[in-house]
Amino acid sequence: MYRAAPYAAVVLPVLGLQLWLTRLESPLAIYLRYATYLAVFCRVTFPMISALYRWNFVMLKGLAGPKSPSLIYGHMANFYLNECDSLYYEWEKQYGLVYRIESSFKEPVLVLTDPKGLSYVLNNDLKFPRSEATKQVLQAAFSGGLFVNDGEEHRRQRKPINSAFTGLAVQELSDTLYDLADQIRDGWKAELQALPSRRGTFDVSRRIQVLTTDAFSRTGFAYSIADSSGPIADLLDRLRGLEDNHFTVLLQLILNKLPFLVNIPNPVTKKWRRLRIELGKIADEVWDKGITEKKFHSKLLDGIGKQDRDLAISHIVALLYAGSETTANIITETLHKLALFPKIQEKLRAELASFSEKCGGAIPYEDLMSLTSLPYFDAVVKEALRVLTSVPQLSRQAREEDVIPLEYPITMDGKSVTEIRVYPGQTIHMPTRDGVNTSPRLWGPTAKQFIPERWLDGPLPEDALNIRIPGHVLSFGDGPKICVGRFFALAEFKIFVATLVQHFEFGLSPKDGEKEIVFHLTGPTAKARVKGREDEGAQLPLSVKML
Ligand code: HEM
Repeated sequence: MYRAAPYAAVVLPVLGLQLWLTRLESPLAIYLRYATYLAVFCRVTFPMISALYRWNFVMLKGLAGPKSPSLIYGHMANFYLNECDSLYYEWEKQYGLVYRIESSFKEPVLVLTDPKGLSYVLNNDLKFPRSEATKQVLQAAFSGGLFVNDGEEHRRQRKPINSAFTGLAVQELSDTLYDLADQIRDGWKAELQALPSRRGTFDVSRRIQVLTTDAFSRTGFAYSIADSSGPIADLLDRLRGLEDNHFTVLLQLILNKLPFLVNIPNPVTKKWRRLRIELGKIADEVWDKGITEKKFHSKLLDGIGKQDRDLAISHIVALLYAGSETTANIITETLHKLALFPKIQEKLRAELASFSEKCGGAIPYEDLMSLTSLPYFDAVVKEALRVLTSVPQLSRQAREEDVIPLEYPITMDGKSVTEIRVYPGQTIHMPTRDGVNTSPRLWGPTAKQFIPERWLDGPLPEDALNIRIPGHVLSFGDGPKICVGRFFALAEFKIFVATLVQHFEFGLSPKDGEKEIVFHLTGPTAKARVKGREDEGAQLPLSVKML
């Protein structure tokens, strides 16, 4: 409540003054009254009128796009309240790689799936930062740090974290990842052994989230979250339970337009603050142990610790949050795809088993990470990153007027053009999951299907090669804000999936059968739910059989 105090301290006296002035008839009172009206006009009414004018008559003028279903929500309720897996995919079929959608009150949003255009935007973080409103919310959640800063300050903060996440640094941490993989294998085996058919059905997503949270905290900070004094299950349930409804979407839209309101207590920032408090407790503990107990020292803590304590804790909270859910989602979804396509699962298991036999035990880290030792495994991982990426869209806002170059011509006002002019405040969405990663224009007619062989049978389509990002997919972003934990995520993903597939067979849950698994946005990530049982929240039940 105390955060509202500065606003109340300004607004209440102004209202009181107004009420008092309306009772007085002196010329000074009348003058003061009109001065307050003028101030309100300049601060609120004029910016609103000018924004409405720019949205309706200037920004993205002449660019086609789907009709907005609601004046208040624009297309935004579709993203947060409905399934989020194929909206952009359907729109692309009709409007191509560049088109407009709308936020509230007809604010135009540029959807950019053009490879050259999105590289341009993502590589110019000073011209195209995250939106002011997003930053304010992230500031509330993480109290500064990587997510909030741009340009020089961002690069300065990122440097020590980058050095903790190089390929070599991650390799040094891989023993802990193997240990954790063995622990989850042994735990599941003990549980399944007790069942008659050695088969059980459970929500895999929840268990994998515990695993990835622990993987990051144990390797990064030599600290086991599972041992933390706060109940881990409670923390994870809180993170997973952050669902949106019409009211919170509306609030987000209002905050987008009036970012300064973020500091007034509201459910949107409250959930982020709660997140920071929960994760901050762990981060605090990590910090204290890290600096007092030698054994808790790690490369990452050393790197971060060179900066001040508050900033370091912001980083720890950001890394814990960004690192666990994203990786957990993609591992879980990969297991679901393997359950859906048993032939892929069998082929993968056969390759892993024969290699492991050759090695006489666990497959060494170098081979798991190599592009050549296990070609089919590598193809499955690449395909998972392409089709199942956990961050479904990246979003930026133009800080100044600029012209975005495009790879493929588009039609605007009946003319063919290869660039698009944007004005300050222009919001840009760059869809990954059902956008650039699975665009039929770039990947061909089978773009949306899970086909690992596409990485083995000859070169990728020429248009996909135009996505000039490592791996030709946008799953980890691009430019200065490219995912700092991508090598770590890949190591985790490969070690955990390789271990689980060698020891367990994954099938669809007998209760849900072929029931569709659908995806809903919760915060920045897409989470699985069972169709028809969406109100039960995020879950991915699978049938798991011990081999
Ligand atoms: C498969 C798993 C992961 C995916 C798909 C993923 C995806 C992404 C994406 C798309 C971005 C860029 C966001 C933007 O440009 O707006 C990002 C940034 C980030 N990721 Fe990841 N990530 C994953 C795993 C991780 C892990 C394991 C960590 C840390 C241990 C991590 C830490 C971060 C951080 C700190 C940023 C912000 C970087 C910055 O702004 O400089 N991520 N991630």
